Amino acid sequence: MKLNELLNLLPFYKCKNAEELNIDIQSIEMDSREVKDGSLFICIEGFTVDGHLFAAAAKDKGAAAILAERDIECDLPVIIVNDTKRAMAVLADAFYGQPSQKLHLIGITGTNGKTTTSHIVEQILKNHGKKTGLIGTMYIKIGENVSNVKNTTPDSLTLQKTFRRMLDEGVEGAVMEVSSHALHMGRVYGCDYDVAVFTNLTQDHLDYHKTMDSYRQAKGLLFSQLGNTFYHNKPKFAVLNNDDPASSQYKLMTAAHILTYGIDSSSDIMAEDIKMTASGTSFNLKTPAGTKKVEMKLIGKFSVYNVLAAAGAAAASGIPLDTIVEAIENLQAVRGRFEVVDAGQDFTVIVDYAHTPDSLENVLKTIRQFARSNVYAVVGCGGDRDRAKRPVMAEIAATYSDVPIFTSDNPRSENPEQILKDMEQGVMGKDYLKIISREQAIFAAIEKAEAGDVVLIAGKGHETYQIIGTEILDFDDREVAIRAISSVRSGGK
Ligand SMILES: CC(=O)N[C@H]1[C@@H](OP(=O)(O)OP(=O)(O)OC[C@H]2O[C@@H](n3ccc(=O)[nH]c3=O)[C@H](O)[C@@H]2O)O[C@H](CO)[C@@H](O)[C@@H]1O[C@H](C)C(=O)N[C@@H](C)C(=O)N[C@H](CCC(=O)O)C(=O)O
Ligand SMILES: Nc1ncnc2c1ncn2[C@@H]1O[C@H](COP(=O)(O)OP(=O)(O)OP(=O)(O)O)[C@@H](O)[C@H]1O
Ligand SMILES: N[C@H](CCC[C@H](N)C(=O)O)C(=O)O
Ligand SMILES: [Mg+2]
Repeated sequence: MKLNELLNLLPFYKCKNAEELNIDIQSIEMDSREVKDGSLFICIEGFTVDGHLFAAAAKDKGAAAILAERDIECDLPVIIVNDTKRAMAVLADAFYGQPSQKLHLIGITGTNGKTTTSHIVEQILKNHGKKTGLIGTMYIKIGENVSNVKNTTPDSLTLQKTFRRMLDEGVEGAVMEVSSHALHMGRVYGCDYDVAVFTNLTQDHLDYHKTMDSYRQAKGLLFSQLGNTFYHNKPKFAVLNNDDPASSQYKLMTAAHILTYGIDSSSDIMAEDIKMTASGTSFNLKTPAGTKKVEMKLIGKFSVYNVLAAAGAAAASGIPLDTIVEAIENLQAVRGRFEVVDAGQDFTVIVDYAHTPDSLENVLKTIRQFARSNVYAVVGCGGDRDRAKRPVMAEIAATYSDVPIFTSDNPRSENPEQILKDMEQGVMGKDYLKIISREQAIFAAIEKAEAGDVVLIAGKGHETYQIIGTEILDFDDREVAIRAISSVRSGGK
């Protein structure tokens, strides 16, 4: 694509070192290390370093032009705009041929349940005979091919490139998690969602958003940016959780059609007559297209919400109720979400990604409903993340378990001792154990557990690493739990 064709999309810019911009652009890059001959290199001022410092390196690697926010020393054509992140979203969308307009695109936001709900939507789309794409915390998945990711929602360049790949590989329906960080940093500017889903809003990420109000607003951008016109060639839908107070604001923020779901409040899509056992849940799924009985393996009220959100997204996508229910009844569990580790022991071990107060409370309450005996909770909090949630999570663990064991999650650059001290502020005067090493904490819980007990290992779910300082060490809660169980069996208890 020619540089001047791309720049036509940016009405205001300054240019130096070039009379005419009839230059072939072979790729767009935001990382100098990825630059090739003919790349347009975009300088992004990051949280760690300033991308403007890499313009010279980009030139050495063959860049054809530079897009920057200020004048820089470089004899390549330099285009200067006010906001390179926003310009990158516009240019990437054009460079890859507006792929999001051609996909049926479903975006899911909310504090908890995005990964789970996106996998349920993926399975419904597949059951409807569509080739699917999925973007989220665990991976990018095109059909059955999986690639690793750094972020839940990638930067706009990676995102548009991924949409293009999906289209080229025949994907018809794509579902993605849209994090509040991504909305706030403009990673999804210009994405043409057809359906936007809201799961729930509870405390998390106050390190970044500072207040719950600004966190709520950031999530609202998904709805305010959704088909902001009454005349669009495809109808747009906001699928909102009527039991969550934030939905009333999101209804006001969007011009899209609204489809609500809920358990407690009257909604378009509802679960009625919910019956839960330790091995599954049944309910009547009420939708605008009729009511149908569902029997599924997932348990917990939170799981019913995720299924309702997914059913809403599917209904808004025109998928018949029978196809939706069939997919829900055959759902495969999502890795690290209420995952039962069974190595033949006589107590239950559950690995779950609960890393927020609300998710921890939901999971422990669900376990409590069915536990016949003691509940152990191995819980930690991530470093370089919301500090305010630490005492709250500790208090929840102490309230809803019999034996809370506080340990490290991913300490990252923080001192693990300090993270545990922050947690302890929430449990003054209560009984708990504190074991910094996550491996030792898991071993301790499993060594103590007796027949009929439940051990919850919370916070890291599918993760196969632990970040301590700058080191990324191999660590998998499930694998450590299995080792602990066999050590107990071979007489380690
Ligand atoms: C705080 C934050 O969001 N940081 C994101 C940001 O990194 P950064 O600003 O530190 O980037 P940087 O290292 O300063 O680099 C600035 C620029 O210089 C360029 N560079 C850098 C080095 C070099 O040699 N050459 C070069 O050109 C970089 O490519 C970049 O363009 O831009 C990167 C690329 O897009 C992101 O991967 C990174 O996410 C980090 C890994 C992260 O942890 N983010 C979290 C907070 C996050 O976004 N989480 C949400 C999920 C939250 C949820 O649970 O809901 C998510 O969507 O992932
Ligand atoms: N609807 C829900 N409401 C509350 N808690 C939930 C819900 N769904 C899942 N959870 C809990 O939250 C944990 C994380 O779920 P999931 O990974 O689906 O959320 P997420 O929104 O993708 O999280 P992240 O922001 O880290 O990507 C689960 O392991 C479970 O404990
Ligand atoms: N997307 C979340 C994941 C947290 C997972 C937990 N294990 C941690 O490291 O805090 C975050 O980055 O805040
Ligand atoms: Mg997720």
